[in-house]
Amino acid sequence: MMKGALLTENTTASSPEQTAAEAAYAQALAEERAYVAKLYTRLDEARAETEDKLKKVRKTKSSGSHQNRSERDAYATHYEDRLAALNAVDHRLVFGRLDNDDATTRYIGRIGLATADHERLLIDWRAPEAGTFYQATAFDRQGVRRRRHLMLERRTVTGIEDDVLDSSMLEEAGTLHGEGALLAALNRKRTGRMGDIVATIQAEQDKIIRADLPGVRVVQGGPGTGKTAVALHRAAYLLYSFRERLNNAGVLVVGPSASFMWYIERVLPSLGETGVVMTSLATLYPGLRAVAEKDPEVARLKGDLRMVKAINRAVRDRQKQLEKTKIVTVDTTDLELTPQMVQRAREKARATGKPHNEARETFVKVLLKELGEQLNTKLDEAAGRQVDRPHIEDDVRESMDVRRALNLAWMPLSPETLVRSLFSKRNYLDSALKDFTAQERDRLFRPADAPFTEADVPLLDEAAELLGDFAKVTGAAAAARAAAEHKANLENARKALENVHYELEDRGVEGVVTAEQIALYNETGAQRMTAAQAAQSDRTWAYGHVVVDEAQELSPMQWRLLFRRCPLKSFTIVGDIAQASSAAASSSWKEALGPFVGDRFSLDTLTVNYRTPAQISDAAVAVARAAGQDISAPRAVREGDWAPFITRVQEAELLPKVVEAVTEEVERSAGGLIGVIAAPSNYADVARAVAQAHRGNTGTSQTALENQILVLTPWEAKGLEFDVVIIVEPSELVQAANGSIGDLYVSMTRPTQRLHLIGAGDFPEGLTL
Ligand SMILES: Nc1ncnc2c1ncn2[C@@H]1O[C@H](COP(=O)(O)OP(=O)(O)OP(=O)(O)O)[C@@H](O)[C@H]1O
Repeated sequence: MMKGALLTENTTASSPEQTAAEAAYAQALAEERAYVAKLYTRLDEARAETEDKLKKVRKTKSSGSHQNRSERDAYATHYEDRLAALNAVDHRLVFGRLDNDDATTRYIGRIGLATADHERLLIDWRAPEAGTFYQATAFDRQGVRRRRHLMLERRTVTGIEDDVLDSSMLEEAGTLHGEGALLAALNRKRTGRMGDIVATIQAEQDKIIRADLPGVRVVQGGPGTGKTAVALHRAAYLLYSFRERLNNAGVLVVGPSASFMWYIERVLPSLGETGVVMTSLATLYPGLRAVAEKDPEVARLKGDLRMVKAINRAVRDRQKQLEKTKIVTVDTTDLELTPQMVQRAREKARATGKPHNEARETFVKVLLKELGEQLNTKLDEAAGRQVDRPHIEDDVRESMDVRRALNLAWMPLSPETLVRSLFSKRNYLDSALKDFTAQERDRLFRPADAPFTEADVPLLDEAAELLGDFAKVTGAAAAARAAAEHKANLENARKALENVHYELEDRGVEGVVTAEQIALYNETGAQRMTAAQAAQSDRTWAYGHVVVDEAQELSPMQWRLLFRRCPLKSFTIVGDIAQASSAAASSSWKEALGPFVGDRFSLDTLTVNYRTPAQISDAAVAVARAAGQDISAPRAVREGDWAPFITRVQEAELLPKVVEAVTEEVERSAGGLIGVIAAPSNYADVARAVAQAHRGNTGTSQTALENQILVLTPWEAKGLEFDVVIIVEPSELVQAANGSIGDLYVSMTRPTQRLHLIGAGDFPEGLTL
C-alpha cells in the first residue's frame, strides 16, 4: 500500500512535480467538498422529513383509548430516536471513499443516505459493501483501486489522504498521498470521553467487529490495542446487522467501574445507537448501587464458585425442621404441629423444584390441609358426631399461631435479607459455608448494617434465582396470568396497529413499529420505557448479546451472573489477562470461561498499541517483566517524544512535587487531560493537595470526571486514557495490590503523551532511572 506525507493546502512547492501535485490536490479537495455539501443537504432534508413525521404522529387523533395512545407514543419514540441518530452523525458524517475496479465510487459514512429516488449517496460503515474500506490491502485488493480518507472540520473537508491499492493508478494525475488519518486521530488531544473510530478502524479490528452474532468471542490484547473501541463498534455493528433479533432483546455492555462507563458512554450514541444497556459491575443487580469491596480477599472468596453451594444451602437452611412438636391454637382448639408433618410438607414443597418463595405455597397448602384434618377430627370428637366443615382450612389459615409457626419454618424471603443475614449471623454463615475454612468464614463475617458491595451482586443474583419472586408469592398462577395478558396485549396491539397504521399512511408515515414493541410498551406501563430501559430494571431479562469489557477482572461468580443474563450465550468479551488486578480474577480465558462454555469460545488477538508511545509502553513492559509477569507487548504505533519522567523525592516533598508536576503539565499540555493516579492509601491527601492548587479544574471522584485534572485510584483509571499521567508513589500501587504489578502496569499504560512517576519509596525494578 502506498502512503506518503499529508499534503496540505499550504504546502510550499518548489519543483514542477510538487506544483502539479498541489494543483491536483486542490482540485480533488474542491470535488470532495462539493460532494460532501450534497450529503449534508440530504442529511438536513432527512432531518426535516423526520421532524415532519414526528409532528404528524403527535397530531394523529386517536380514539383516545389507552391502547391507541400507546401506539402513537411508540411511533413517536421511533421518530424521536431516528432524529437523535440523525443529529448524532452531523459531526464527521462521511469519512471515506472507495474507487473500485468496476468503476463505481462509494462514499462511506456514519449512516446510510439515499436520494428520494433511492440512489445511494452514502453507505453506512456497517453495511457489507463498506467492509472493503477497512479490509482491502495492496496484496488483497478486494476490487478496490483506491481508498480515500476524508478529514472534516464541522461540515467542510479539510484534508484528503489516499491509500492507492492499484499501482497503475499511481501514474494517473490526481493521485494523493497522506500521512495517515490514523496518526492524525491518535495525536488528537483527549477530551476525557472516548470517541468513535469509524473512520480509521484497522483490518485486524474490523475482522472482529464484523464477526457473526452467535457464540462467545474473546478478544485478547495488550493496553491500548483498541479492545474497548472494538467492543463498542461491534455492538453498533450487531445492532445494525441483526436489528430484528436484537432490537427487542437488547444488548448489554458491562464495564468495571462508574468512571469507565462515563468514559465510554458517548461512543454508541455518536454512532446513532441509543438502545444499549450500559452498566458497571456494581449496578448489575436492579435497584442496587453496590459500594466497592475494599478487602481483596473477601472479593476473592465471594467470587469463588463454592458460593453457589453456599447460597443454595443458605436457602435450604431457611426451610427449617421443627425440633419438637409445637402446639398451635385455632380458635380455642389446640392442634399439634409435629416434626414429621413439617418434614413431609418440606419434602413435597422441595419436590416441586420451584424456587423457595414459590414452593412455599405447596408447603403451606400441605400443612393447612393436615392441620385442617386434625381440627376437624377434634371438633367431631367434641361434637360427638361428624360435621361437614367446608371452610375449615380458612380457619386454620387465619390463626396467628399457625401463621407464625409456618413462617418460622418457611419464611418468604428477599435476596437482600438472605444475603445480609448469611454474612451477619454466625449460625447461618457456619452452616451454609461448610466448604469454606473457619478462617475464611471469619473473614466474611460482617455487621448486619454493612452496605452491599460489588462482590455481593452475584450472590444476590444467585439468591434471587433460588428464592424466586418475592412479591409474586402466588407463583405459577401469576406467571400464567402474565402469559395470558401478554397474548391479549399482543392481539390488541395488532388490531390497534392496523388502525393507526392506515391513519399514518394517509399522512405519509410508513409502518416502523411492531406489535411486539407496542405490547412491551404497554406491559412496562411507563410512558417512554424502551426495551433497553425495561431490560435494565428486570433482573431476569434475557439479552440478545452481551459485551464485557476489562473482562479479565471478573470473578467466576460474576461470570455466572452474566451467562445467566444471556441464555443464548452470544458474547463479545474483551480484556487483557496481564492487566488483571482484582483478587478474584482468573489467570487465563480458559479458566475464566471453562465452567460456562468449556472450550467453546473463539480467541482473537489485537497486536498494535494505538494509545501509548513506544518509549512509555516499553518502560511499562520492562517493569511488568522485571516483576515476573509474562506479557507479550503489543507494537506501539507511535514513537513518542518523551521517555517517562522519574522524580525521587523526600517523603515531606511528595505532595508539593506532585502539585508542581501537575502545574507544569497544565501549562505544557495546553488544555490536555491530566490523570493523577494514587493508591487508595494516599489518595485522599493527593486529591486534597491537587484540588487546592487547581481549584475548579480538578475532579476527585467518579462523578466529577469532566475536569481537566482527574485524581483517581488505579481501579478507577482502568480502561481510561489521558494526555499525561502522573503516578504518585508507584511502590504503594504494588503494595495495595498485594504485591501484584498489575495496577502499576495498567496505570503506566494510560498516557498518550507523557508519563511521570513521583515517589519517596522504592521504584519498581525494570525502570531506567
Ligand atoms: N483504529 C483506530 N483508529 C483510531 N484510534 C484508535 C483505533 N484503535 C484504537 N484507537 C484509540 O486507541 C486508544 C486505545 O483504545 P482502547 O481504549 O479501545 O484500547 P484498550 O485495548 O481497551 O486499552 P486498555 O486495555 O489499555 O484499556 C483509544 O483512544 C482509541 O480511540
